[in-house]
Amino acid sequence: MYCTRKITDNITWVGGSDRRLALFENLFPISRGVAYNSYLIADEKTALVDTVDSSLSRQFLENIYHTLDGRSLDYLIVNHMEPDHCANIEELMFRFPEMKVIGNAKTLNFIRQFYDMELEGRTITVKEGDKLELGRHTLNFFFAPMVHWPEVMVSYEETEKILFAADAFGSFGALDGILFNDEVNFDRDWLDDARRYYSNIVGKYGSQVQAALKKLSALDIQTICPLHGPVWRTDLAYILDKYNHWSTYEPEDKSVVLIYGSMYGDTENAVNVLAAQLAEAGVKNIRVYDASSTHVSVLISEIFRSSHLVLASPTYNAGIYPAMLNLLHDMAALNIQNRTVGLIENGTWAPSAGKSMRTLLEGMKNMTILEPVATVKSALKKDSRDSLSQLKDALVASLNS
Ligand SMILES: Cc1cc2nc3c(=O)[nH]c(=O)nc-3n(C[C@H](O)[C@H](O)[C@H](O)COP(=O)(O)O)c2cc1C
Repeated sequence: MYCTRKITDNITWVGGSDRRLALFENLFPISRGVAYNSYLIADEKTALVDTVDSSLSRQFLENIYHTLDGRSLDYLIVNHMEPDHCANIEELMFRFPEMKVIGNAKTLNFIRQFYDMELEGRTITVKEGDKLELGRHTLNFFFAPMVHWPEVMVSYEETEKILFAADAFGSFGALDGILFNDEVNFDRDWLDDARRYYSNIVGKYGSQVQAALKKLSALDIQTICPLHGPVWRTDLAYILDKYNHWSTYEPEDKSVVLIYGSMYGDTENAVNVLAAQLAEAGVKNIRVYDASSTHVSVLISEIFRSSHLVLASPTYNAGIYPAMLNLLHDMAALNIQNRTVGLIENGTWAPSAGKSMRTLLEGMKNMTILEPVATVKSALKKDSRDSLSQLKDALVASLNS
């Protein structure tokens, strides 16, 4: 049975939610599931904006047939050619033989790479700024390269002032009946998933996101329809402000996130002692994570949020403990910059993890490493506890500056 929601009189959400998938991209845990959004515009012409993942094909087709109410589908707009949004293109081409697929040159090339469909006479290639008239509604196409993939474009409907935003402004999380941001407490219940989605999936491409935001700032946008998560129809300034922070790698919060690796518990102990010292010094916003038991995507998201980090690692075969090394590689890959970092190293015979972590952090842009780097020799003793105390002072001074 169909399960749709109206965006406006003539525009309907025809997507769905998947709560069975454990790992998005076979990588990111999604305990709250994920939604795949697709939007159908029914005007003199009918147009579908993107499709959904193969896991939702049955629901999706029922939604489309119900919404079309006996009409045919004239256009399929492919804003993003990633398989979680385009799994149903071929099916729709079979079912609606008159339907034209609309994309840019790169999109159509990707369709040929992924699928063996006969596209001859079935496509319309659009360029930056092209329009598609549907009757009362008109779509304007703007390219947003690398706002995840190189072919990505967004479509702006000028009559109802709706931006179909592809993967931008998306979030992990199934839509539990809700569709709009004003039907949830986004800040409390969705922001962490939206940040984790952005930081891990689009995070590397901050400058491209900035370019797209600049381009779109000229438009009067009243509603944002992303391909995952809630539709934004109120308080757009809130999510635009988050995107501005994330894409410029500016922290949202003045806070300290402490992340450690530890085998026998002594590096963990040092981090707990430092966290307690910080709390005693009046620092309010402290979070501690074990890099071995916390998914790296959560750590990345927390690093995007927070101004100050403490990274603590045992020395491991003259290098960095693997879970921490993985995090540092991910931080570099996702272009993390502009953070203040305290370091704690541990080692039983030749501690060197601090030096190795410093080298990796210095390869990132605008990272400030606080002094001293605290060295623990196996377990915390008076001298290493004193150096932790000095590191606490440096963190407090930096937080208050
Ligand atoms: C596989 C392995 C490799 C290690 N390599 C080094 C090393 O190269 N240099 C060193 O000083 N300690 C090394 N250690 C010792 C640990 O860094 C040290 O015992 C540390 O105190 C462990 O901290 P933890 O209690 O937080 O696990 C190694 C330990 C293991 C298990």
